[in-house]
Amino acid sequence: MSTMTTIMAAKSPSLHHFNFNFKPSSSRPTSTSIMSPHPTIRMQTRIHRLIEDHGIVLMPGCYDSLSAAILQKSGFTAGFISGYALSASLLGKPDFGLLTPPEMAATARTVCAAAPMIPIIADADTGGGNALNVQRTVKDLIAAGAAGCFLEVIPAEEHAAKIASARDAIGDSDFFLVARTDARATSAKTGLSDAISRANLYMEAGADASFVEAPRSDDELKEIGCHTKGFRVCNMIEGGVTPLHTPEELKAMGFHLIVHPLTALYASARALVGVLKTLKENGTTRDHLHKMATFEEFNQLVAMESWFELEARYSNPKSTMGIKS
Ligand SMILES: C[C@@](O)(CC(=O)O)C(=O)O
Ligand SMILES: [Mg+2]
Repeated sequence: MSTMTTIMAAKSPSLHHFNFNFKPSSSRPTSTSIMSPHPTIRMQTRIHRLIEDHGIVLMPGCYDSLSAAILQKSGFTAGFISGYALSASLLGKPDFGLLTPPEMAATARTVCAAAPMIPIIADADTGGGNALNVQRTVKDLIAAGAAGCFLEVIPAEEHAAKIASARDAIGDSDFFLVARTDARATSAKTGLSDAISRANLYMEAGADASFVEAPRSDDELKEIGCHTKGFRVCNMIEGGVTPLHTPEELKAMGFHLIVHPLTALYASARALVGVLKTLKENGTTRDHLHKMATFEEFNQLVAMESWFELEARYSNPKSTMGIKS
């Protein structure tokens, strides 16, 4: 099973907080007029430019500033803040919709500051409530420096309205909107065609790319590549139902953005379990050192040298004023 598709059905807050007893004003937009006013000519975002330059973009997941800094240092051109990974690292809990949009926005702020050279897309899950909450979520992520978000909702019309609402909130900001559908998981027979129709509906509503979650085979990947409009995201989860592929293979199947949301999380979890087991059993790490970063390696990861230089610069006030001592 995909890690997430079974969970999603349980975590789709809809418009149920809306008070239907409230008498609609004639000036309030109706559900059909909600869909219209996003501009047809859109801003070329950093993500659009990466796709244009490289054809396909590989985005590993991160979940804090250190993992984001390592991701940037490893040479990737974009990154993704995984809701699953952040729920694990921030809350120590599984991805059951417990993580809130402000927690994601706060992480986005520190992650984007730690990896300032590359665009970072955030997982906005369902957007945090109704279409108006979605606007707040999107604006908070833009203010945090995020380069885009993934948005997913189960009822198709509600999702389309949220996409249109997010598009309006984006305005001319450099922000790439990905609409996700988990419909593939609902039925082996009609799930894929339903997911493809939804993806196309969300593209019409104003998404920059669609993300059909959990295709089960190369044939399904190719079908998505052939029948969905616009840019396409593919999710590569180690241990998930979708076969793992290289960027070249996925590009040939019609994809543009690849997310590896859990790679760093699963690798670091295994590393932590291993070293702490060793320490518990042996009372020392002396036989485990080859599996750990050295002091020097770690200093490089956090750019220690540049901080020493900065410190030295301000500890000698004359040097900041260009005066030779
Ligand atoms: C991408 C994802 O939503 C995981 C998933 O559901 O496949 C994440 O949070 O990383
Ligand atoms: Mg998620």
